Amino acid sequence: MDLSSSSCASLSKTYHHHPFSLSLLHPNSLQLLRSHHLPHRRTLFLRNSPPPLLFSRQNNLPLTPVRVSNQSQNDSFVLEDVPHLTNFLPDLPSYPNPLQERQAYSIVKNTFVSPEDVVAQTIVIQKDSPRGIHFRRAGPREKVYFKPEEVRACIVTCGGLCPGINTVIREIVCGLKNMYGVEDILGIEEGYKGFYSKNTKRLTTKVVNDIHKLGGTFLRTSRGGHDTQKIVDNIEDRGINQVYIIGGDGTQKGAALIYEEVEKRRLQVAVAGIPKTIDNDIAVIDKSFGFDTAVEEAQRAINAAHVEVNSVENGIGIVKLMGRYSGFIAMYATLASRDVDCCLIPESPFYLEGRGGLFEFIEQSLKENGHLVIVVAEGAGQEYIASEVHAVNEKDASGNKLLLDVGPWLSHKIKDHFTKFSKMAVNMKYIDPTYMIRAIPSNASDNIYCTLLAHSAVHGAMAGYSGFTVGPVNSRHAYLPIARVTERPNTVKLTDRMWARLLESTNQPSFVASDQQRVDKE
Ligand SMILES: Nc1ncnc2c1ncn2[C@@H]1O[C@H](COP(=O)(O)OP(=O)(O)O)[C@@H](O)[C@H]1O
Ligand SMILES: O=P(O)(O)OC[C@H]1O[C@](O)(COP(=O)(O)O)[C@@H](O)[C@@H]1O
Ligand SMILES: [Mg+2]
Repeated sequence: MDLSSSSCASLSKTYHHHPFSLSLLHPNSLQLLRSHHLPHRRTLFLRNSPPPLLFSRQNNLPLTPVRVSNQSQNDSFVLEDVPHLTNFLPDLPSYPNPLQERQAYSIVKNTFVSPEDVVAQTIVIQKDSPRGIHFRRAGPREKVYFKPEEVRACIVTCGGLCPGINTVIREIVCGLKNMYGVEDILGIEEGYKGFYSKNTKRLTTKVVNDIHKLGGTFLRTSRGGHDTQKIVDNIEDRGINQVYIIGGDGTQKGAALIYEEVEKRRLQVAVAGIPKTIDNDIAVIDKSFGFDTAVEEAQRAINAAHVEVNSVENGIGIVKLMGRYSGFIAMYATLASRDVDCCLIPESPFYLEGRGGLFEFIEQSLKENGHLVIVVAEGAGQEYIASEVHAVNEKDASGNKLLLDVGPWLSHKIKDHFTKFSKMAVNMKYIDPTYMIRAIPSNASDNIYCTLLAHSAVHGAMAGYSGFTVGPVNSRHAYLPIARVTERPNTVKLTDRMWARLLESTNQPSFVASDQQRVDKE
């Protein structure tokens, strides 16, 4: 490890203006370590007070934790921090948070979140395990870095639809107005490209009052069209100083680029991401908003399939649900329904013919029960289909691969098999509720979840954080480095108990040879 006192001094200066860092980073207690494995990353290792704090960060950019070998395991503590405007605008003045004057908050015991509050990423630990990764707890701070009357905020929604987007929009507007007295709020229409190709829409509490009862996005959305320079030019030209960006992994990557440019230009602009995706494929956070609503709506399609196949001879119901790379909707809808006999997801490759294959399972189920219901996620079996059809590699405007349609392919294969190779005449009922499960308003619990997300984003932006995203980690809302939620998608882990619960409830084949299972486990 390479120790450098000059870098140490400059780092302690950089952190001096940071409210959280002030209380923890004392220049005398710092040792700057350079990791052998990540030479470009700087790691701060503190020894001032027990328990010592391990803290890694690459300037203001999101970071990867680095483990220090000379540290006793159970002392190590990693904070994956988010950038703050004072990192590059050290003289930025702060003001008392106006929230303390609000009547609604006057009886709250702790109006403000302590700057030292953190949320642990792993809560199930053993006595001797390391303390592990933590994130900054979301919530209102004692000091804000914006005067409410000087805030000009904007909201943009990008990517596919998801139940609850309108609730998030509504609650950002109402949160800014009611908690902080901010009135100047603009809606950017039709996603990122709206920054430079559309007029803005004035958002007031009155305008957004009823939008949470509607599906879709009040601001409309789009894929593609992310041009960082044009977007930040527009932010500057319009005098916007808070940007709320609602969208999935692609959108959050775009938000990180916007923040980088804001920092490069040294603009006092808070960039806050609110993660959105129906697929629940965003890493770190407990789950994405709208997911529960979608799973609930999927029950209606599964129920219809079950009613249909239960009423005929050898009925096979197939329900196709969303889930590009992650089978969460299919898995949870299956587990919730109990009427599903087989669930196919992208993470678990399946095969049709031979021992342990889908055809064998279908035949057995028809003989035993007279009907069956299959739920298939849209991303399931893509390689299988591609090996059989001449597929052109197409992408959408955002660069997402366009999927081959597994639903009709599977229906056709099953029908064909039973017509040609079995004496059973099957009765196929295919249901594709794809857009129906995401084009609806959010349910009650998603509405509350959306409110917390929106308020966390507002508190974070007012407190001067920028280039962060929000979300619940082990049920507590936290500020997360954007790269942490975009570096890899969240997928169903076949080795987790939840998938085992599903296999047990459907009794379907696992499509994995037992020696492979053993290797995966090891
Ligand atoms: N790697 C990226 N860098 C910058 N912008 C991106 C990136 N990926 C996607 N975007 C932009 O984010 C927006 C939404 O992305 P998309 O993948 O369609 O949906 P989602 O955000 O839900 O994943 C689009 O405007 C797209 O141009
Ligand atoms: O047809 P569209 O609108 O492009 O959306 C389809 C895709 O959107 C998704 O719901 C995911 O969307 P996001 O990338 O916006 O999260 C996928 O499940 C689906 O493949
Ligand atoms: Mg996406």
